[in-house]
Amino acid sequence: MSRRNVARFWEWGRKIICVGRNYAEHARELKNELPTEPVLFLKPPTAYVKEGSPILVPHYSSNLHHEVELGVVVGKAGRQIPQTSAMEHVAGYALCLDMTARDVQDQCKAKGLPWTLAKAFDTSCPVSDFIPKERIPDPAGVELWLKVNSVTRQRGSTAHMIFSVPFLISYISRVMALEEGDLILTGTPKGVGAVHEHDELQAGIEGVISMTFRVGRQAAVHN
Ligand SMILES: O=C(O)/C=C/C(=O)CC(=O)C(=O)O
Ligand SMILES: [Mg+2]
Repeated sequence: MSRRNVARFWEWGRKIICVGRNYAEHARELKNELPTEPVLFLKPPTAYVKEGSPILVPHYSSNLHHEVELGVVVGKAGRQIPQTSAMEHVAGYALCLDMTARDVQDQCKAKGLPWTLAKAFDTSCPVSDFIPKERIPDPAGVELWLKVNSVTRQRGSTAHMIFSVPFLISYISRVMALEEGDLILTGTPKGVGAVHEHDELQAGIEGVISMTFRVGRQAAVHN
């Protein structure tokens, strides 16, 4: 482990690799076919936001969605990692939100364009504090939940992931090198929906951690 503290992974400026459509019921609720391979996209480190700062609706969106996800924090670099040793590369976990400008994503999909505007804007990746690996003995046995203004919107178990955490680590490391401090977002269960300015989001991993965020709005841009 390096002298930098991976428990503050969001300060490292490393990759945020996101997996999409990894839960069948979520793929179906957005009318997508089930993937035969993981769907990957990236967020920049400027997407991170921590409790105490607001999630900002991008100035070009009027339909920002919440997606609660289990994040995997990489603790050991690697390329072409076999599934059998994939968990040796995990330092720990984080509770994450993959905030998504759904209206913009729908436009990108219709035009066959990448999802960058919809997924990679500043504050699109709210994260909890670091959760040491020992606190989650099995990443396939985690219950995720999310409430908006105290009303439950999402509740789902990571047991229902299509592609497991070891499979995802192995698959991603055959596309790009994994580095210490990288974060992998593993996809969202069903129940995604809109949030608006002034809403309060609470999310949790049952029995492990919870976090609260307020929603604000980016100032409109005038050229
Ligand atoms: O294909 C779509 O319409 C939307 C897909 C996503 O936003 C994928 C995810 O980010 C996810 O499943 O967590
Ligand atoms: Mg997602």
